[in-house]
Amino acid sequence: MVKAKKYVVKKYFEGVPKRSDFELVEYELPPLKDGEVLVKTEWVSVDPYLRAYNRNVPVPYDQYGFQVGIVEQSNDTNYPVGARIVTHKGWCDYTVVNTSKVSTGNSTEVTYKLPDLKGMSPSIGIGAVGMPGITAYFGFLELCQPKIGETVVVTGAAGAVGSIVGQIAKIKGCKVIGFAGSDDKVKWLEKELGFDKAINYKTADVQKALQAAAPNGVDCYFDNVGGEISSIIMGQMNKRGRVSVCGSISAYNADPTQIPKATILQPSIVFKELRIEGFVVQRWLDRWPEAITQLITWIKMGQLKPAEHVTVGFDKIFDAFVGMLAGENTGKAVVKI
Ligand SMILES: NC(=O)C1=CN([C@@H]2O[C@H](COP(=O)(O)OP(=O)(O)OC[C@H]3O[C@@H](n4cnc5c(N)ncnc54)[C@H](OP(=O)(O)O)[C@@H]3O)[C@@H](O)[C@H]2O)C=CC1
Ligand SMILES: CCCCCCCCC/C=C/C=O
Repeated sequence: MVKAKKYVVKKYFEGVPKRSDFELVEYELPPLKDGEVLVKTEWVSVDPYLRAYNRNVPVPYDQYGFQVGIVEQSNDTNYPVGARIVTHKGWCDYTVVNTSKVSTGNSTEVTYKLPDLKGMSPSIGIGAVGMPGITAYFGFLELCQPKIGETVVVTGAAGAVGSIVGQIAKIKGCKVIGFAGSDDKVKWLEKELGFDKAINYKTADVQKALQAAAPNGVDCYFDNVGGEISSIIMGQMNKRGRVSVCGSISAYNADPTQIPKATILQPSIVFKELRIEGFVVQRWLDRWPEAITQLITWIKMGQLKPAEHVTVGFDKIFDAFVGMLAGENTGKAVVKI
């Protein structure tokens, strides 16, 4: 018998999630059936959608999320002991995975072999070459359709998705402007990731700073945060500009009845003929391998930096989660178990 631990969400979040919204449950895993493997968790991902999707299922629920683990016992020759696996089993230290469902993918399960990361940390498999990197790849390239020389703006620029979007935009020959929440992040984006300009949205006059950084207007906007900053950016877009709406983290912890009204955008949308499209990364589930292969190649060629913010310890997953929501991370927030 294997003893396992997991985080269970027992109360819906109100505002910033609280530790008391979770219960740490210890239990015994049942013996493996045919086609099942026992996975020891190595890396856990903490992501904004764990906050945004909180009310999508009844409580209590096991805190789902992406993780990378190593097979410790196996009833499937495709997944021998020692193989690494990406699952959506979330915040637990051990889990049993039914490999007969592998690579099918439905609304709650995504399970696949950790790709060959060519010597890089397995944690990259839930970051730059996992769901967030894939989000950046398809969400930016498919919806923004960037062209060489165009000006791209990304909010949440120093985070898991935004930092990859900005770097892909540079690879595609664009001018890249990023918004992030601290001077250190701004410096990092310009000095380490090669952004043409980064702006601290907490201290700058966003309207003026963007006009100065993009005097010829904005062609593509990758929106990670929503709210008034997005209205300001869309107001400075060029004719036939493209907006990829990825997320709205500025409001995830807000009371839905108290969210401020946005500046009216219809004149910009109409007269600049903007194309604004939202997406969820599962849309391209059958093409995830294409993104993974390209992202690994770019990293190995030195064109893409897979930055991470690592927290250590199973007991620290909650702290890493609320820390990420508060902007403590630069790059992908992951927890080493
Ligand atoms: N549509 C899809 O399929 C997917 C959407 N997403 C979305 O992409 C976005 C980025 O996710 P991800 O890269 O994983 O997370 P990040 O790694 O970017 O972490 C979250 C970041 O959000 C920023 N933030 C927090 N509060 C605010 C605020 N009020 N205003 C502006 N920024 C804020 C913080 O950075 P800072 O210091 O700059 O404030 C923080 O570091 C989220 O909106 C998420 O929901 C993610 C994956 C898939
Ligand atoms: C198919 C089950 C896996 C779930 C994938 C999670 C996708 C995150 C989408 C995020 C949206 C907003 O943050």
